[in-house]
Amino acid sequence: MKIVFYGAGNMASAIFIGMIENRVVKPEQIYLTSRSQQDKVMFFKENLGVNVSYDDTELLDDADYVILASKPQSFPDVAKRIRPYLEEKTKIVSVMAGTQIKTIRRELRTENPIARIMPNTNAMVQHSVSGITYSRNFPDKDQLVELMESFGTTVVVEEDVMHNITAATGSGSAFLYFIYEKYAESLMELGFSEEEALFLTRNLVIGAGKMVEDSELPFSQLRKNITSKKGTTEAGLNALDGEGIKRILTATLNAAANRSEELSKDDE
Ligand SMILES: NC(=O)C1=CN([C@@H]2O[C@H](COP(=O)(O)OP(=O)(O)OC[C@H]3O[C@@H](n4cnc5c(N)ncnc54)[C@H](O)[C@@H]3O)[C@@H](O)[C@H]2O)C=CC1
Ligand SMILES: O=C(O)[C@@H]1CCC=N1
Repeated sequence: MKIVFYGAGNMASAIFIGMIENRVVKPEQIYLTSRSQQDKVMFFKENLGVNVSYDDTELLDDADYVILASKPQSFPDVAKRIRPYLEEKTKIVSVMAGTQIKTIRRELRTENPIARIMPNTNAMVQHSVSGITYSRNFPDKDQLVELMESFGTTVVVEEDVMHNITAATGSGSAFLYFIYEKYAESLMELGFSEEEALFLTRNLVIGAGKMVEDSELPFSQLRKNITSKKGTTEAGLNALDGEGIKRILTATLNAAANRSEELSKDDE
């Protein structure tokens, strides 16, 4: 199998590192190309043993999958590189937020099978939750799912649901990291030093993550197990609820999903 990544940034590297760590593909089956960050790309070549090339003829020769992993705004340039050399057998897989299958088809001027996937950078530790949507003519869906399950779990959705998946899990980890950042800052306001605040937050998050992983209990029960009647947790939770935590999160997710829709309209 030959898998070619156009773009070797944060998302692409999380995917190919996840795939290689899980031994679902060998490093020599992976080809990288980029526009910027050439040092980083050479680092991957030297440390992982993947191939690097800037020659589109070589890259696209007999490729099984081309992964579109640039920013949506760079896609017209990427398409220009790919278009002349794309072979009929090559399946196209896009990770770009908001770029629709019909746009990819139009820019590449191809009838080749296309899938869109929306992973997240937790792929690097094999814990991405990835949405997938396919063009009607996509063959071997199981093979793509198997590749993707090497770096996490998958959900197959209709294309219009990808906006919400992008918000929920594509961007989702960033929302959680932001909450952890603010938690640490608030600990500093309580009087902890920066180092202490980061240490406490980091270990709190790791512990809570492991509880979520290991326990069969729903989030609500995990919360209730900590909350004593008229105790400290109840006091804190009442304040959190009073500040409108649910409203804040709903606004966050709506803003991200709306931006995905906007991106999909930019290219119409
Ligand atoms: N970072 C994330 O958590 C996620 C990102 N995505 C999507 O993944 C895509 C990439 O995002 P990041 O990896 O964060 O961006 P990045 O900026 O880290 O990487 C972009 C890559 O595209 C390459 N590139 C740009 N123009 C090119 C060209 N003409 N030919 C070849 N390569 C070219 C750059 O050299 C770079 O390696 C975006 O479309 C984004 O919507 C999707 C899910 C999550
Ligand atoms: O911020 C973005 O647009 C990309 C898509 C999901 C995560 N990062």
